[in-house]
Amino acid sequence: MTTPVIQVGHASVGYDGRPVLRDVSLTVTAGEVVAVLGANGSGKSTLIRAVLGLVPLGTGTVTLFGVPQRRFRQWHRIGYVPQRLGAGSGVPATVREVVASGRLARRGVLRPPGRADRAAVAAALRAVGLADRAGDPVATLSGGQQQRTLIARALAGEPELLVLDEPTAGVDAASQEAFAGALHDFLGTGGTVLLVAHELGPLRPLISRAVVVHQGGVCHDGAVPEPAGHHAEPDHDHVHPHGPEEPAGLWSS
Ligand SMILES: Nc1ncnc2c1ncn2[C@@H]1O[C@H](COP(=O)(O)OP(=O)(O)OP(=O)(O)O)[C@@H](O)[C@H]1O
Repeated sequence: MTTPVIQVGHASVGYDGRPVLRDVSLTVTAGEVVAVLGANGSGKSTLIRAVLGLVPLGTGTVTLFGVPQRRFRQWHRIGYVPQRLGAGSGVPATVREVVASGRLARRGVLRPPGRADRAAVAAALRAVGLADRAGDPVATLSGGQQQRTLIARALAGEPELLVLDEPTAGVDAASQEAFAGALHDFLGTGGTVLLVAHELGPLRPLISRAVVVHQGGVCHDGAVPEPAGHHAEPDHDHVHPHGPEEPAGLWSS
């Protein structure tokens, strides 16, 4: 059996003594694309931040590539795209510079970028469809293009695991399609993905499993559930009953 890429065991996390995650367990194996779904404030970001060691665990364990998180040192194997900062970050850097910063963990700060670094940056820019904007200041890009820049930065590090917090939230359709294409290519290289999402959109066919967080606990781990909004679609034939186990506002804000 292959070693899981991520293993979370009975994790609890709180902020200032207030519990946010309770007894959460999750395993992600190589090649999977696991979507973390749930209502606003349910603890989705906290879960992925706990996986990455950005918030401390109260109780429980996290293992990355078979190594307990506190002993894990190979962070270059993981690419992380945090939730969007929003417009006006004021960074004057060009798209290429931001993407190239994703190589730092690979090459070390003191060594100048070599051919492999430049090739990885160019490939990442192509993957997200921004090769023609490489020389433009990031601030001149749309929100969706800025988000793609951050995804390209993560891809440039040639990670084995990508962790993305709401990569498509508020992103235009073209950027969502570009991202889905980049993700598809990444999976072709044997990559593994853990992402938080509200709307799956074009990502939906790529998702192998959904984990639904509800009030700090995992209430579903399996097939991707139908979005609540689906019931309102004109072609939706409303024949199935709503079970009591269906968490309210699963996909709604
Ligand atoms: N740094 C923090 N300090 C204190 N409380 C926090 C912090 N980060 C998040 N919280 C709280 O923890 C709870 C879970 O937040 P989290 O961001 O994990 O939820 P989420 O499911 O990702 O929500 P969203 O969909 O809105 O991003 C919320 O009540 C939030 O206010």
